[in-house]
Amino acid sequence: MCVHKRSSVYQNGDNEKRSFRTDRRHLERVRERIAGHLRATVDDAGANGVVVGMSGGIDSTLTATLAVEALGGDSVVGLGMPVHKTERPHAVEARTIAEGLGIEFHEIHLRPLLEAFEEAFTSRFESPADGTRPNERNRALGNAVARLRMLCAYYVSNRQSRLVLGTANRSELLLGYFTKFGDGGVDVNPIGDLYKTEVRALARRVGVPRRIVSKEPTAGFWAGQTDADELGVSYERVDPFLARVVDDCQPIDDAIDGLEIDRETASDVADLVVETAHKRSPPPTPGIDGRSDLGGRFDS
Ligand SMILES: NC(=O)c1ccc[n+]([C@@H]2O[C@H](COP(=O)([O-])OP(=O)(O)OC[C@H]3O[C@@H](n4cnc5c(N)ncnc54)[C@H](O)[C@@H]3O)[C@@H](O)[C@H]2O)c1
Ligand SMILES: Nc1ncnc2c1ncn2[C@@H]1O[C@H](COP(=O)(O)O)[C@@H](O)[C@H]1O
Ligand SMILES: O=P(O)(O)OP(=O)(O)O
Repeated sequence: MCVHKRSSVYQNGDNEKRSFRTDRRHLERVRERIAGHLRATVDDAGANGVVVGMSGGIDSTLTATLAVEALGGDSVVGLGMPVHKTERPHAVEARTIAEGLGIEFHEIHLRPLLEAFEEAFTSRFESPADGTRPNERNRALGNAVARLRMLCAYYVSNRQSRLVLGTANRSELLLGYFTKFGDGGVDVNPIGDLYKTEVRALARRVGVPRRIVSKEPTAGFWAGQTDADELGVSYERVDPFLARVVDDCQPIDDAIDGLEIDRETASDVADLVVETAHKRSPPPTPGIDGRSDLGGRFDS
């Protein structure tokens, strides 16, 4: 599981006192680094700008804000893609944010697309078990909605030569808490190196409204769904554990020392990181004649 060593995210040296760095200087460095990386990625691709799905949540609001800082408002297009009536306040929020950022914004209602998809296709896969396991059906439908959003974003990308911005943070990426080829189907993840705890600090720093920073994170697949309920642990509790176990390569028993996470939850989280590795890598090939390297890098 352990990927690499990194300890610069911490303020102090020992486990007990360490916390994520949220001081102004550090956050400004992170902000510049994200902007520089995004500019270089768009330049290298020869793209005209970026397109981003805006839900009214903290991750997409921060991502759109940083994109405007990096590229200018003229180079960013926001898409509001609500599917349920209950999303209305968040859709209004997304539009208000886009207006404040001065970016082009389009709202597309996905309900008709979803209904057509259900009628034409998913109805064939209904089963008697759906009644007893409604969340399984809801998850499949929620993932389908995430993929419809990806479809819309790539249409804009193709038509206007834009890169599709992902909004995933490091906590979500490590936990596999995203839809494969849905909200995970993107060209670049500007805030993908930041744990959710750090996302909150940076969002406050760049002026994301407090009501958005303090919203309960949710994938919105069903009414009342929250990340914390589904994952079984809040980001405040899981982030320091993830940083220790993944970034610092600490064994689980050492990593939980002094944290508010019990051994069982920690072990479940570690399993999730391992089990979702497939979501973070390109689809494997059998490697016939050593051909699993798909190129893209050449010696000059
Ligand atoms: N950021 C968010 O808040 C957000 C957004 C979208 C989804 N989510 C959450 O993410 C989850 C998405 O659901 P999911 O993970 O069941 O669906 P998924 O479609 O993202 O991933 C499951 C699919 O991955 C493939 N797969 C599974 N194991 C594999 C393996 N070992 N090797 C290769 N491929 C494999 C299979 O095709 C499987 O159907 C849900 O819990 C949802 O709530 C969160
Ligand atoms: N209603 C939405 N409109 C536009 N984009 C959306 C919407 N809901 C989700 N998204 C995009 O997907 C990611 C992940 O969503 P979660 O709400 O965290 O599941 C979000 O940041 C948007 O880019
Ligand atoms: O991805 P978002 O913007 O919807 O944020 P959250 O995951 O906190 O709901």
